Amino acid sequence: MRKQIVAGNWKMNLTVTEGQALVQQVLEQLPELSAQKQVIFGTPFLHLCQAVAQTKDTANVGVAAQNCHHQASGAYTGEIAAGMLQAAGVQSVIIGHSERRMYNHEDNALLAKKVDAALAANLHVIFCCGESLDIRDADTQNAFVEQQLNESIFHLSAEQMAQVTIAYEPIWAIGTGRTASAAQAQDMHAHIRGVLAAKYGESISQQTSILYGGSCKASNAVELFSCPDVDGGLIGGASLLADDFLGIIRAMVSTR
Ligand SMILES: O=C[C@H](O)COP(=O)(O)O
Repeated sequence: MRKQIVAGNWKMNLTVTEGQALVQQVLEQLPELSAQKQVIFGTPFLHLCQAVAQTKDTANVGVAAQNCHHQASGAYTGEIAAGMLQAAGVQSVIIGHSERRMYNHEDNALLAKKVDAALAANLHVIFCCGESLDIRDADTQNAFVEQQLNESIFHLSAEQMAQVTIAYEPIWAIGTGRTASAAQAQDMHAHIRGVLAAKYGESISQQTSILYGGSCKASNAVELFSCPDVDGGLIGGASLLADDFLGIIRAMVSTR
């Protein structure tokens, strides 16, 4: 059975001291996680070493960066390479978040290079995809998401795909309080799984975790995570308070 994952994405929030306290509170009240359930803290770069030190002795809990550069090293002032993350004990990196696509002009071709850089450094990739409201209103979201996957991750080998988690995040649901309905999430996740099956075969398709992101909170997480193709969530705002995040983690533990 594929993994269920609840990954927090703190975005550009919290000081290191605040982040340290949040991780501590979550770990203190963390429910028991079976090997098929995973919790990830996606922190700003500055927090990563602290979060790695705090979580290193807790099974099935890991740390993700929110970005990495597409080159392994070089004269790229202000950037962080995937190898640096790996050497610091970080296990995963979020690539292709819609906020980076929008504010940092990251397109599918650049994201493909970032995915390659992350996998070359033995990082697990949480690859984000998802459509804008215009695309949803035009009912072309399936083709749009399929193109994102095609152009950024479908050059990978089957072996590499085993190191990728997909996060479907409809842009119109991010930070808006307007969650995709469980049916909308399930429809898209089933579509993504179908596309994966066509490209990589049934086994890889069934093994790949597909997370939902966009105004997911404790009150709707059980319904979302009960969908057969929704394998957890990538959580923004509700990952910033221990009680909210723990509520979503409990939802994961209570489903499947
Ligand atoms: O990466 C997380 C997503 O952007 C969701 O953010 P949100 O939970 O604040 O809507």
